[in-house]
Amino acid sequence: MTELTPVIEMRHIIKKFGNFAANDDINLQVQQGEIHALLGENGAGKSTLMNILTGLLQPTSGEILINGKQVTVDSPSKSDALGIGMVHQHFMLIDAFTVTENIMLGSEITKGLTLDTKTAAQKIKQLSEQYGLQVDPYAKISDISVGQQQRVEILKTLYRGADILIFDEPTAVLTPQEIDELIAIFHNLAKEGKSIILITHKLDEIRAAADTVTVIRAGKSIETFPVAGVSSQELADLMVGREVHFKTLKDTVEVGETILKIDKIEVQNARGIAAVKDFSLDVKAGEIVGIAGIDGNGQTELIQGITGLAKVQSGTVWLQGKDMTNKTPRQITETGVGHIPEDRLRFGMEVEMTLSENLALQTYYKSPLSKAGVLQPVAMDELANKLVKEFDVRSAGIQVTAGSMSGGNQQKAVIARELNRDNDLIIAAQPTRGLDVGAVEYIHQRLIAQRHAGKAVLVVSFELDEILNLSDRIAVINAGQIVGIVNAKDTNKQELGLLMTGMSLTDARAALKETVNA
Ligand SMILES: Nc1ncnc2c1ncn2[C@@H]1O[C@H](COP(=O)(O)OP(=O)(O)OP(=O)(O)O)[C@@H](O)[C@H]1O
Repeated sequence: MTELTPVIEMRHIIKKFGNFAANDDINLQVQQGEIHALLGENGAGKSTLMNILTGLLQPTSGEILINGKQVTVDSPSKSDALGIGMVHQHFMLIDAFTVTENIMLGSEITKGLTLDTKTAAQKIKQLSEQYGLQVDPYAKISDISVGQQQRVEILKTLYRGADILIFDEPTAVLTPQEIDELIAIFHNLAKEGKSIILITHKLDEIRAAADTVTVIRAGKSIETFPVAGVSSQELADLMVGREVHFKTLKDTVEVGETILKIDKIEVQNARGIAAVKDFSLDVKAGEIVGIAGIDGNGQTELIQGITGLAKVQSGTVWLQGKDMTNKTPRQITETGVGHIPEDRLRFGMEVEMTLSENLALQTYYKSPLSKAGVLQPVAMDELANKLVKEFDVRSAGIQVTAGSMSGGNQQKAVIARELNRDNDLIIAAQPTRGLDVGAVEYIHQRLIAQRHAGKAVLVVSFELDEILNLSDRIAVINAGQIVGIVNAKDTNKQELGLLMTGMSLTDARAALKETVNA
């Protein structure tokens, strides 16, 4: 049998930052038409490897071959020219522009001096038909769904002639229905000869989408094997190197007094439009309330309103019976609120500061971290070392800048800081986004331990498995309003998926009954 030449071959890739090897002899081979998953714990070195492939980083040593030919990928434009396209987790689209205008940005077709939008739109239409990426070329980005925006990102890479598409956690913001559609798109792309590298911590998705998986552990490629016949449990255990439990057991807890009471609040978004309307919800001691919803339905503004980061226009936020509406974030924190923000880079940490400093951000002005107004570095490092150990935050040391840490480890650091304080209410927005299964298991255990300790927990997540696993009650939000509140044990992913689109509970249950009967 003749060996096929891989589309991409990365050989013995080593990438050092100082003495630390983020990639420590990684080998990766991707064939044409293959969907190849990269699986590894937080900090294993996946992003570093992809940054090397897309020209953002240069390897310390090692070789890259494209279709058997050795290449130097010394800039992102070189990577583009080699047919490598990246579909980022955070879309890079301009809301006020149309689909076509966004796709054309940076690779404009001109007729004389004017932009030839018509030719571009035709090409986009042809590409979307070929690959099953339905989207209206003339629609404005602000008018299309998150799933469609992602298709625009995919079309952007295809428009530039990409043959190799890299996806970084592509399903993080999608509904269950959109995830199925995306997997179908992967298969279409592969059938048409494109190769896909898929970075994800979602093992079910690897099993549904990928042909092959390469497991990376501590900067080394451990094994590459076909996905067929492998269980999620086997994948998890292999990646983490121990047995992982997906479902965290919850004891029955007597629910106590109301800790957070949100009473008919309205919060506006940055454009001055009411993003949260007439929203009321209680969270009691000893319970976890989950908020499920599609990205952009008011979750961000809701949490910002509660935590003092955005103005509440009307209504009241009560904490432990005290009116805390429009108090400062510090005043709210001091009432016993821990906040794990969804945007860790904007609200969770200071990327220029060290890990140790970041872990002290909420308490640096108090003893033992400060004495008579003077910071105590030894005490700060002691706290940092304790939290790093307890929450398994991996980095090159507590004195590295937070910005140099892997995404998952940044998240673990924020969680460690917020759970370490003795709070009565924990507000956790997308708490496990970007975390590997082992870390998710641990964070879920910690949040459930808060509930068992009689604390109130409010979780906002796009991950329905997470919402179902953690919550006692689930409030579904659509267009800034609650569509329904259900007990977690009486619902499932499909039902939540329908409610998230704005369907009433009665209609969703009727629709699902019909599907079963059909
Ligand atoms: N510029 C840098 N300076 C120092 N260390 C770095 C730098 N970039 C990455 N690292 C380190 O390299 C290691 C690998 O990080 P990388 O982001 O590649 O991991 P990952 O597998 O993508 O993790 P995650 O799943 O959390 O995104 C981490 O320990 C990180 O702290």
